[in-house]
Amino acid sequence: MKRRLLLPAVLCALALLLPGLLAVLTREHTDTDTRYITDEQGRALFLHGFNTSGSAKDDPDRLPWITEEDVRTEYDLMGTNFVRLLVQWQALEPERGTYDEEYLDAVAERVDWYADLGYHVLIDMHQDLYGRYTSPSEHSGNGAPEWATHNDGLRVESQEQWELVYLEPGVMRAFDHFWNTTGENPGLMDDYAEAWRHLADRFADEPAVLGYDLMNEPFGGSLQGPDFEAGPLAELYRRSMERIREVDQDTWIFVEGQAVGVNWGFPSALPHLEDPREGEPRIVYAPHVYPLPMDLGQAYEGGTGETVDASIDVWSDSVRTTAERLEAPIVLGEFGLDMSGPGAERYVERMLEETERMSSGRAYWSNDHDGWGPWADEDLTPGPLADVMDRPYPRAVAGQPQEIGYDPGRKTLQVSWAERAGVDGPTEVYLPADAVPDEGELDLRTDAEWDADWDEELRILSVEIRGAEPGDEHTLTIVPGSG
Ligand SMILES: CN(C)c1ccc(C(=O)NC[C@H]2N[C@H](CO)[C@@H](O)[C@@H]2O)cc1
Repeated sequence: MKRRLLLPAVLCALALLLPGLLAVLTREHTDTDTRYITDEQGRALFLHGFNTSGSAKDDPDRLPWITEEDVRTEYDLMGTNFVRLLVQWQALEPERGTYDEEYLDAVAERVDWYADLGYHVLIDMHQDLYGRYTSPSEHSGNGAPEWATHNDGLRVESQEQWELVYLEPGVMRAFDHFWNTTGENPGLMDDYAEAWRHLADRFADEPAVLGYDLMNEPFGGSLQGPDFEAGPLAELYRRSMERIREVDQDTWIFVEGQAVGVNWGFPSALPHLEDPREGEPRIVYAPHVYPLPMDLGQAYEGGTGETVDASIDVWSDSVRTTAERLEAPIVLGEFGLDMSGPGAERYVERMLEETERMSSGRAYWSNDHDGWGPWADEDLTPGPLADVMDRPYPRAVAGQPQEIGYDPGRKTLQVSWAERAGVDGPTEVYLPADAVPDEGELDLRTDAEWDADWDEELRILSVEIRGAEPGDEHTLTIVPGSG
């Protein structure tokens, strides 16, 4: 699917955001800035998985296509440990104040399918184009229920490029009412925050639910950039967090900047947010990345590949600057492309390398049968993406990670960490079948005692260190065996 954006809008975005961009490029990012999502044992988690699924947007039940068996197939093929699970406000709260418990039961059932295989689940309150009710005629919107949609009868015409529907008068107006830019519907943001409280109350005691992604790819309507992100968007996040923390003190809260410009690499103006929970904050910065050159139809190859690389470097700097401001770990919520294009596999590998360099989790967009996903057909025959995503990675590190590096040429993974007081459990690494070391050939540089265990079924290597002192460093190097 070739994707082109309205060039004037792009040039306008460039002009508006360039000063901030240049400021970003001069910053240094040190390892001490790196923060991590931790589990109940204090281990640093590395999340690797998919958005599941784009098909949920138009499904009559607003649910993803997968079955319990399909989750097992995904695990067996790629060893993922993370899912960004799409849910919709319109399905959760079809009438104002009336919540569909059967829908939440269906979401909970899917959470269980992932929980049974040790996945971490991020519940994504998904929207694109505000919702499907901004115009009487069908278009590609999903998200907000009809009762929360006010477009004042303005037109919404379908466009050859779906993104341009965001600029249609009826869609712009619906967003302007939601963000209270019009001043005529001041309660919608509170309704949204209340819906989050209801959902969080349902999943507060579900250990597999790691996080809540408060809004997918926010769009400010008439408000753009800092006026939007530091204004009503930050306010929506504050109100949603406040209500979530009334019922759920522990689930991590994932926040995104606006999609326009930030998905391409421009710095987000999201301000620091306070987490009302007792103890350490649990806020995650969850950007998306869709490099502008590729959005404009360029392929990741040759000279345009170098342009995309430069664009990714800028994106990475911008993301780390925003994460430092938020004092938050990073999880890349979306990255992806049409796998039929030239250089597609190499682009995905580039983004996997980048997230490892950033110590960031990642969720590929998406787990669908649309040429972007890992499947060659409806029978789940693996496509080229499946092999790229089946990659060694540390699922959990029992200390402060120092460096994560994977050499695809030698299929060798190196994980180094420092012992940290209060952290229990083993360091766990997922290994594809062709990356498993020979028996007894594990290279672990440490001064402490240690044991290793190999789970053949789940292909998880667990390394338990004993008797180390805080600050002691360990380096695990896993070289594939000859078998
Ligand atoms: C003009 N606006 C507001 C806009 C333009 C383009 C995207 C986009 O491509 N997003 C990338 C992918 N993310 C969604 C799901 O979250 C997918 O449908 C897009 O391909 C988003 C917003």
